[in-house]
Amino acid sequence: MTETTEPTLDWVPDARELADLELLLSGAFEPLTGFLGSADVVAVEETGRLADGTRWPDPVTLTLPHHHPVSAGQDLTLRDPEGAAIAVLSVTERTDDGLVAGPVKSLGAPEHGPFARLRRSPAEVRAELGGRSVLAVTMRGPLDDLDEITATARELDAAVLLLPLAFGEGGPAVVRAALKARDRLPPGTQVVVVPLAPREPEIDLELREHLATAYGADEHLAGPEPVTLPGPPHRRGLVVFFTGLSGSGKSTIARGLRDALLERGTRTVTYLDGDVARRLLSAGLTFSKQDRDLNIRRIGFVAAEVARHGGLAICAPIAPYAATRDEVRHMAEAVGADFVLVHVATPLEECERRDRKGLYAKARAGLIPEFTGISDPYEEPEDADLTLDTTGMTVDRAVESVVGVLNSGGWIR
Ligand SMILES: Nc1ncnc2c1ncn2[C@@H]1O[C@H](COP(=O)(O)OS(=O)(=O)O)[C@@H](OP(=O)(O)O)[C@H]1O
Ligand SMILES: Nc1ncnc2c1ncn2[C@@H]1O[C@H](COP(=O)(O)OP(=O)(O)O)[C@@H](O)[C@H]1O
Repeated sequence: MTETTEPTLDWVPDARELADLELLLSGAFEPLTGFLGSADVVAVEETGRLADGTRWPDPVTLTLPHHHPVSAGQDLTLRDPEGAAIAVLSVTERTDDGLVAGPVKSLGAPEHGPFARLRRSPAEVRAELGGRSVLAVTMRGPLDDLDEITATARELDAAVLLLPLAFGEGGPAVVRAALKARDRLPPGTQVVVVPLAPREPEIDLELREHLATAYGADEHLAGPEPVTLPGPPHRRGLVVFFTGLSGSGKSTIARGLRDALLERGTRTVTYLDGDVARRLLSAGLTFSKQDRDLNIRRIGFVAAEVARHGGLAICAPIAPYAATRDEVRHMAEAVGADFVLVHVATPLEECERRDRKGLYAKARAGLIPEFTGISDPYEEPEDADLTLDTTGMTVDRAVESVVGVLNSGGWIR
């Protein structure tokens, strides 16, 4: 057995890039064979055509952070978030702004996820339809006019091919809508799932036309845009995120909020205590910027999972960096939940005067390095939904203010 000693270069693209990768690999994005380089990106943006003049509406790109070591001439293994190797990208260009371009080759990873069995390549579908004329219907939500589809199919003597464009949280619902519609359309109607992430409307429509053609369609109908009605706030997931200096009052108010919510009994509540997070989730992490960021991302990940299922998660870490707090906001929003930021803005002097755990005295004496507010930064939020200076304020009053924000936002009743 031979073993390779060369380190493999790999990368986990984000959800949109992975969806594009799947379409590149299946041939649905033909004539593209890989992620676009700078010449093609400029040409597409300026003319709606690739550098060689072929019509193509959208810059399909992959971006890597600057610190990633891959360079032109090397192979990059692209993995899904669970670590499965999906494809190899032969890098032909790496630009200053992070684009990594080149052709991709499938590593034959088995498809998984909901409705994986309904994802088929254009070549397979074309072969199966064997030269029949095809009416393709792309859809991002329920179809409102099945009679029109049936009539058009009859007129063209065409087989109907439903292409649900499934991406993100709402993806499975679009596929279910397609399967439901299939039962009411002419016999032989097929459903093939296509993971096309949404774009601006005009680009989205042009890409749908490309996809329909790749799947062998003679005619294409674009289904109506879905009307998304998010549930009322009191049914949506919510992350209430406290941030502030050590001793500012985050845990005290967070616990008070948890108890107030449990007394009302109208929402399920998970309190992710900062100390518990440090002891379990983030055991072994230090207070370096890197470790603090990782700690916050882990807390954010758990909170977003709670919120994904409609729960209310309360977190109360220092979270000194604005960009990392913003990441947590996006994690919550990505699962259809809301995010409320409470800045417990008790000034350093008051926190230090309280010095509940004697840590400030130790930090001043130089015994604790990188102590927030003393020898480490705290970036004041500019996007807080509530700012509370607890100096001279009772705990009950502080908790009431947070409850007030949740009430007026409709998150609790
Ligand atoms: N160097 C340094 N800086 C700040 N805080 C320190 C440090 N070392 C230990 N502690 C104690 O750890 C608690 C903060 O942990 P967090 O997980 O909330 O911090 S962070 O969000 O990851 O920055 C914080 O607890 P709270 O007082 O509850 O905020 C401190 O007691
Ligand atoms: N209005 C208030 N809200 C929260 N804490 C307060 C308030 N007034 C005084 N305190 C006291 O301040 C301290 C805050 O500690 P803690 O909640 O552990 O802060 P943090 O979690 O931000 O480190 C507690 O001893 C608490 O009793």
